[in-house]
Parts: sequence; C-alpha cells; structure tokens
Amino acid sequence: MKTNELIKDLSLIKQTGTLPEDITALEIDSRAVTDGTAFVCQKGYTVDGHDFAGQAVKNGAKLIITEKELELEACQIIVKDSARALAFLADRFYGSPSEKMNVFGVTGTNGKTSVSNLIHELIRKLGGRSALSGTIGFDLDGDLRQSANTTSDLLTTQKMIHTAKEQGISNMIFEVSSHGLVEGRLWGVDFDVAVFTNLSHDHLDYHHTMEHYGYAKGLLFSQLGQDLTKQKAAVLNLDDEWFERYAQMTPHEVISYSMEKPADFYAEDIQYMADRTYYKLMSPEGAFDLETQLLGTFNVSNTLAAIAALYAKGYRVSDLVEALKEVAPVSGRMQLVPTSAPLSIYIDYAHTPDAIEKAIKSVMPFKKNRILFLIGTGGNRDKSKRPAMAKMASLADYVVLTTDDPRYESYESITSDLEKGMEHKGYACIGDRGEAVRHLMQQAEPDDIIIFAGKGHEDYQIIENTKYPHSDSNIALEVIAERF
Ligand SMILES: CC(=O)N[C@H]1[C@@H](OP(=O)(O)OP(=O)(O)OC[C@H]2O[C@@H](n3ccc(=O)[nH]c3=O)[C@H](O)[C@@H]2O)O[C@H](CO)[C@@H](O)[C@@H]1O[C@H](C)C(=O)N[C@@H](C)C(=O)N[C@H](CCC(=O)O)C(=O)O
Ligand SMILES: Nc1ncnc2c1ncn2[C@@H]1O[C@H](COP(=O)(O)OP(=O)(O)OP(=O)(O)O)[C@@H](O)[C@H]1O
Repeated sequence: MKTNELIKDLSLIKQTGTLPEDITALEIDSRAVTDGTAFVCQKGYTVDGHDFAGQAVKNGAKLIITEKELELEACQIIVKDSARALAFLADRFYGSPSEKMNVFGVTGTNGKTSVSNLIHELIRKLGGRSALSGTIGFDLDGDLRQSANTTSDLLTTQKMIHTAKEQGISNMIFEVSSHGLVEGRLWGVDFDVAVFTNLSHDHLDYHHTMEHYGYAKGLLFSQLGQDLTKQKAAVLNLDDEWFERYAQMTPHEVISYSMEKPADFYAEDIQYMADRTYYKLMSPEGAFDLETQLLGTFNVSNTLAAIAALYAKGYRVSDLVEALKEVAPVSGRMQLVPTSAPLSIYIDYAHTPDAIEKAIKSVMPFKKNRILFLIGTGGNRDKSKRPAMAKMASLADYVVLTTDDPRYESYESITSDLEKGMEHKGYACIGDRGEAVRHLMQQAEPDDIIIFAGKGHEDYQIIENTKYPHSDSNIALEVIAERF
C-alpha cells in the first residue's frame, strides 16, 4: 500500500527520516515483521513494543509508528497514542472490512461461546457463510484455526475480518470479552448487532468491582455508534439487572429476550429432557414450537438470544426455528458423553458461581438418583469467586473439589479456598484433577447424573507453565469400563 495513503489524516506529532513509498504489511509483533513492514509500537502490561522496534528494523521494518523518538535508522512517525494510531492504520490498511459485512458481537459473563456459535451455525444451516472468532478459535466458515484469546488483539481482529471478507464470507461473529473491550481490541469494528447474555461474578482480579466489569461490557453497546441510517440493534437479556443501563448506551433498536416475562422473544412451557429441550417461542412473528439439542435452562436463554440477533438482521423466525433443530451443542457445554452405563455424564465449562448454579439446576428436572458434581478453579486467577463457586456446587448431592489449570499455585491453596464455601459434608478435596475424576467415578451408582465442570472443550491441564494432556471424559470412560 502507498504509505502516503496509509497515513493521510493520521494525527501525528512529527515524522523523522524519509517516508518509504510503499509498505507491504502492518505488524505489532517484531517477530512477525518481514521486509517492508510498518511496525506499530504497542505498550503491554509486562513488556513494551517500543523495546522491540530495533528488532523490527533488523527484520525489515521500513516505518516505525512510535510514541517517542527512537535511535533507529528507519523512518519514524511519532504519535501521541500508538494504540489509537493502530486502530486508524489497521482500519485503513485493510480497507474498513467490517463496514462491508454483517458483524455480530456477543458479550456477557456466561454464554458468549454458546450464543456466538448458535448464530454462526444458524447462518450456515440457512445457506449463508459465516466466520466466528472466540474462545474456541477462529472458525472460517468451517475451517477452524487456533487463536490465543477470546477477543484477539486489534490487529489480529482486523486481519480476521479482512480474511473472511476476502473469502467471500459476509457474516462475522465475535465473542467479546470485557478485557478486549477495555483494551480497545475492537476499536474500528463496525458492529451491526450487539448481544448481551448476562452479568455475574467473574474476572474481579482484573476489574476489581462489578461496577467496572459491567461498565466494560457496556462498551460494546456504545460501539454500535450514532449512525442511524444503518440497520443496527442491541439484543438484551430482560432478565438481567443491567438491561436498562445497556439500553441507555445506544440510540439503536433494542430487542429484548427473556425466560421469565413477556419480551420481544420469550419462552413458555419449557420441557427439559436428558438429550433435548422443548419450549414455545413467543416472538414478534407469532408463537412457534421450538426443539433444540442444547440442554439446560441457560441454553433456553442462549437460543432466544441467537434467534433475536438474527431476526434483527432480517431472518424469518420460522426459518430459524426449523434450522435450530439441527444445531449440535457447542463442544464441552453440557455435552452428553455417550456411554452404555446406566448413568448420564455431562462435560461442561461452568467456571463461575452463576454458571455452576445453572448447570446443576438444569439437570434437576430429570434427576432419578443423585447429582455428582466435580469443579476446580484455576491457579493464580480470581480467588474471590472460589467459595461462591463451591457454595453453588453444594446444590449437588456429592461434590469433588479440585483444580482447573493450577499453574504455579499449590493444590491445597486452591481446594482450601473452595472448601470454605461448601454447605454440606458430602464432598472430597483432591487437587490432582485426574485422580479427582477417578474418585468421583468410583462413587457413581446407576441413575446418577454426573457433571464434570470447568474444562469444557479443553484437552489439557496447565501445571506451572506446561500444558499436559487431560480429558475428564476419557478418564470417566476408563472407570466405567472397569466398573460397569
Ligand atoms: C500476560 C499478560 O498479562 N498479557 C497482557 C499484557 O501483555 P504483555 O505485557 O505481555 O504485552 P504484549 O501485549 O504481549 O506485548 C506488548 C507489545 O510488544 C510486542 N512484542 C512483544 C514481544 C516481542 O518479542 N516482540 C514484540 O514486538 C507485542 O506484539 C505487543 O505489540 O498486556 C496487554 C495489554 O496491552 C494484554 O493484552 C495482555 O493480555 C493477554 C493478551 C491476555 O491473554 N490477557 C487475558 C487476561 C485476556 O485478555 N483474557 C480474555 C478472556 C476473558 C474470558 O475468559 O472471558 C480474552 O479476551 O482472551
Ligand atoms: N446464558 C447462560 N447463563 C448462565 N450460564 C451459562 C449460560 N450459557 C452458558 N452457561 C454456562 O457457562 C459455561 C460456559 O459457557 P460459554 O462458553 O458459552 O460461556 P462464555 O461466556 O463463552 O465463557 P468463557 O468466556 O469463559 O468461554 C457453560 O458450560 C455453562 O455451564
């Protein structure tokens, strides 16, 4: 791209050296720089990209965008704020791709992956093409690639939208974390529909207060912007106390959904089965009998959110209801493990108090014997939620308290924090997750319902800084083979 074109209108303090005529790429990581790249220095919390500008030049960078003048051979553009400069440059370099696509953002404490995946799969079942970025990776219309974060850094985000657009995909779904919003990783993304699932205790090691956490999530709704000529909408959960505040953050249409009261989309006569859920969907286009393979109360809410989001972009409710029957559960979210043993095993990703409560309550309607529940928490992360998680786990008849990526924290430190919240004596503390799963399966009796929570789709345990292979379901099936 012509460098003059790239930096035209960029707010800059000064330029040193001669501007290269063209640049071949835009990067923020010196390790990715190749000949002819423009390198934008970004400050992290632990390291500062300005310290890698020299490395970037060695690797071929011809232009450095920096907040301070550096002792370097390459041309430098000095800006006041390099994060804002990056938002401008990435949007310009990739030709504002989000403006030419239908972009959906899904935020909330729980349900982001589930709702994003539902929107993505519904579009595809109805003949459209869609890309999805989130915890599970970057899914380019069925081609899954790895990504490091739920919400990727700003440059990766723009690259993903550009890649999807280049491949003729016209829909892009983002799972949006509060970290990503606060750090401006989505600056420049022109969202069409912003969806809110719910807000409850999580990530207080990062946000410190629920007020700040709630504010952070709200940034997505203000990011719908003020251009009322575009068909945009906020899809908000009427059952959550943040509904009103988020509605106030946007002048665009608000579409409500609820499991508890009349809303634009709401559920009546819900029936929970071990492998299906049925309800009557009340919608602006009338009432529909809805059937889904997704399980649990929270998935009723998630399906309502996804249907409302697509309705906002003109999809017919009847088509969505029909397509939903075929959509499979997201990997590791109340996923039934096939077994011939006379009991039910679910793998779930619940790792907040609210999600744990909902996971256990969702199997209660078809409980015949006991509910056995295994939960761990990560080491060196939000410790304040641990007792609250165990308090909710106490809803189960028998609980195993363990770890979920202990990192550098001792097993004992994690399980003793959890133990503080237990409300009955039917539990065991076993730090090693593999042993914990084994122990729980040794207790299992016919007709029990077993839930392994916290790991979901993940197939590893992080101990210190190493990932070890781990699968709750494989261990459970091994014990079943020995015992049943
Ligand atoms: C370990 C850690 O705390 N990392 C945070 C920290 O990064 P950092 O200090 O290591 O700096 P960096 O951003 O890696 O590096 C700064 C710059 O130097 C550059 N660099 C670095 C090294 C090098 O050799 N060359 C080089 O050019 C980097 O490319 C970057 O441009 O500061 C950055 C802010 O500028 C954060 O974005 C980053 O969060 C990382 C990405 C992270 O994983 N954060 C987690 C908490 C997170 O965001 N999680 C949410 C999930 C939430 C949920 O579960 O719902 C998510 O969205 O994934
Ligand atoms: N709408 C919901 N309300 C409460 N709990 C939910 C909801 N949807 C899912 N859950 C629970 O939260 C767990 C994680 O679901 P999901 O991955 O969809 O959420 P998430 O917001 O993407 O979480 P993360 O960002 O940690 O991946 C599920 O396994 C389930 O236990």
